[in-house]
Amino acid sequence: KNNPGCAPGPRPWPIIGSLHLLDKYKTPFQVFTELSKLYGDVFSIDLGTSRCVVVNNFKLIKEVLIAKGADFGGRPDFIRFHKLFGGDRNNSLALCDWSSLQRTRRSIARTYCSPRFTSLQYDHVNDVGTKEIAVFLRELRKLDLSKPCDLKPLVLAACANMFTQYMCSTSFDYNDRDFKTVVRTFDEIFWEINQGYAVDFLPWLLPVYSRHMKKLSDWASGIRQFILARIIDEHRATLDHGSPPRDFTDALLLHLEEDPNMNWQHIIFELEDFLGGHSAIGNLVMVTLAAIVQHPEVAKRIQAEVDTVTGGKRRPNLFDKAAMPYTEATIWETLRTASSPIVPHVATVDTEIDGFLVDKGTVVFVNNYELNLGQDYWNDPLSFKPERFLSSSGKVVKPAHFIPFSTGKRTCIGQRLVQCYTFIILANLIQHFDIKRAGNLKLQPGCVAVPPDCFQLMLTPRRTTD
Ligand code: HEM
Repeated sequence: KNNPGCAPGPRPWPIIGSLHLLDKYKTPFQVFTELSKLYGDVFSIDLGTSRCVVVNNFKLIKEVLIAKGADFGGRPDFIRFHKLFGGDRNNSLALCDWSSLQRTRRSIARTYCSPRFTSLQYDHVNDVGTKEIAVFLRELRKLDLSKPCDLKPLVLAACANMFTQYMCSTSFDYNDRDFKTVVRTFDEIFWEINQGYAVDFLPWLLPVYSRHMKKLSDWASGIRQFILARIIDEHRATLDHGSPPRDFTDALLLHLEEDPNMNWQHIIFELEDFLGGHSAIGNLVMVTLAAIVQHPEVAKRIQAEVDTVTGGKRRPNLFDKAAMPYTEATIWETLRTASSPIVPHVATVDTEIDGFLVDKGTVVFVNNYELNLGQDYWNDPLSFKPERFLSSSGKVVKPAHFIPFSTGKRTCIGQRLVQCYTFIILANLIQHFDIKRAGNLKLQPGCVAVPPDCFQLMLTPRRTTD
């Protein structure tokens, strides 16, 4: 029964609350939109043992994320999140509660993970990306392209190398066994984090999930061993305390010595977390390709754009992005239609949304699916149309309600890297190949992840100068 003053919502069943309602559509966010028509733009819903509130329109979403961001800085206490981060989700940047430690971790990351357009870091991102693209294209040429190919492992390896080179000044051979395993494990984790499980809301189901939980802990420790042995050890041995940091890894190690609040675990987890970001980009590239093969006219327009900008004589790089608005718009349109969920927030104090009481500990779901695909926000929202992000003068424009990386104090730290590396990979792939589908494209709505073993694609080389 709802407390007076709390937002209305469906009457919960014993034990499971309203969990059974979430199965009605392919994504829980579609269910949230349906329920908001019955109960209003902010409604309460009990999911298992968790008291939750769902916020469904842009005005109220801004109230939660910006105006009252300080009241909603926590994250849900799912057991899976603890297992993935050495037994404590507060080791994770995305899944921890807000704290002064989190403020420090975000600020160390900012210089490296949010490079500004005119900065040296931005040049460096470009340099790393374009060098790795050369390796990636060489690897692609080794494949038998007369048959459908598994592009995902190569895309992920390229993304992983862009990240390790940029953040740790090192990269790996695509056939290095340990590297391949770690890239695959990161991808398994990315898929895992994008799935919802009953045990998140019904923790007493834990014994049923014991093997699954062990798998998560094992994944995490495998990754940690690789990062320690193949990246951090060397950095520690060659760290020059008198010089500016060479990269993000150095910056973290130097910070460890200066800041009594940071310990060794924090450093390793922060590096691990950011390196893991490459999986998000690799998956976004795959989802973008899935959209493009279903809309061949989009690939044609990207090819026309890249051919004009490069004159067909060189590979595109980040400094071509401003002259390739359609390619950039295609990435935004993919982010809109894929509609990756915003990580749930949690109220850290007793507070209110739109005048309704929200108790401390309440999980808050931000219904960004509605912002991305709702009739009230877009014309013809279900169609894939990159040009919706282009102004009449051909510049990229994004409406204020479009927040694929969220907004406010917990906004995505990796969003600039996402825009840079997704652009480089996509522009180069489409420049060099005609890409067609080769069978069923397994895609999950409301999700920017594709399964670790996903669809294959047909790649036909175009006539280019290299
Ligand atoms: C497809 C690409 C990506 C998308 C759509 C995406 C989206 C998001 C969203 C929606 C959030 C939640 C913000 C909130 O709770 O209000 C988030 C958080 C975060 N993202 Fe991303 N992200 C992507 C890639 C990346 C990458 C590549 C990195 C790292 C380099 C990264 C690092 C983070 C971190 C550290 C947080 C947690 C911030 C915090 O809780 O304080 N993300 N992201």
